[in-house]
Amino acid sequence: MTTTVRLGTRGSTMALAQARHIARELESAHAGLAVRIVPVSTHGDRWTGSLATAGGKGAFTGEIDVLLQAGDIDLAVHCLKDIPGDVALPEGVAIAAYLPRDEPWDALISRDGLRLDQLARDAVVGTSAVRRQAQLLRARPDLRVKPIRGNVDSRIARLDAGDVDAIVVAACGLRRIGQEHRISQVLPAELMGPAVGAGTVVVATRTSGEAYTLVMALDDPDSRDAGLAERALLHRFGASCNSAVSGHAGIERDTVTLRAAVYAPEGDRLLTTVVAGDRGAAPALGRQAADELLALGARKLLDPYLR
Ligand SMILES: NCc1[nH]cc(CCC(=O)O)c1CC(=O)O
Repeated sequence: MTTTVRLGTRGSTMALAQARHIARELESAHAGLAVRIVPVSTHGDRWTGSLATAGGKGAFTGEIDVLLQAGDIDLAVHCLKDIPGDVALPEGVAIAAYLPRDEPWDALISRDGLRLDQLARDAVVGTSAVRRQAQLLRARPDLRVKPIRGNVDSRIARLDAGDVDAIVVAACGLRRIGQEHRISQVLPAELMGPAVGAGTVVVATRTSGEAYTLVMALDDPDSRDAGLAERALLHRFGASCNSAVSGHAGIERDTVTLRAAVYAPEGDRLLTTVVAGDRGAAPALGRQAADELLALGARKLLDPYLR
């Protein structure tokens, strides 16, 4: 007997690649299971203006989770990074699996393959992420940052069209769409602290029902604990993926080490902290890191009205 489950995903090349990967993993974990991919166009995908005004946080993931809650689809695949820190999943919906994490680092793609320190004076770098802008300007105050939005393919097209001299995009996102050969430099954490949740794909389902149990087979505990620590940090700030916050949790045996930072958008100030503790207390570690940064004055950097 075949059971069919419907997997909702955004329609971008990267989202579809992730969805196909998860469909394959599920079908090989459960004999007799068929996964049907249902592309969903979200408000965030259709919006062409600035990300800061894209109809609020969670423009990408929230609409899909509502379909999940309503029973129109059975699974939703998200980049953990795209799930806002200040919004809970809808009632009755939860993350059933954190997939093993891919590399969380950002990559520079530049014309002529130049590294960040080789870019011409005043070169124009395309990004709409304040976290990336702040760290670019911190390393290279002479650079000019130009907001560009859209999926990874369209950002590469803007570079190729000569609109910008370089772009910063997630390294794993490039690998997922087979564009890793375009990478000029993978930016190390010291140069570009990664986004909270970067590199982790998660699968959400309704908590009641068959899909939740089926998907739990894909859960990776290291990825889950790192994700819980990083997300708790963002949640404490009430911050979204477009905040100038970086956070990365590493897991070694039973210990989680979380490195976090908050940046002034112009890159002229930053606050950092490192906390470590038992992996059973991952969310508490995230909150602890946030509280340490708040005690150092993070609120002032995060809130444009306070700066
Ligand atoms: N905001 C879009 C987005 N959401 C997740 C990723 C990368 C993939 C991941 O971190 O899982 C990207 C692309 C990018 O930031 O360049």
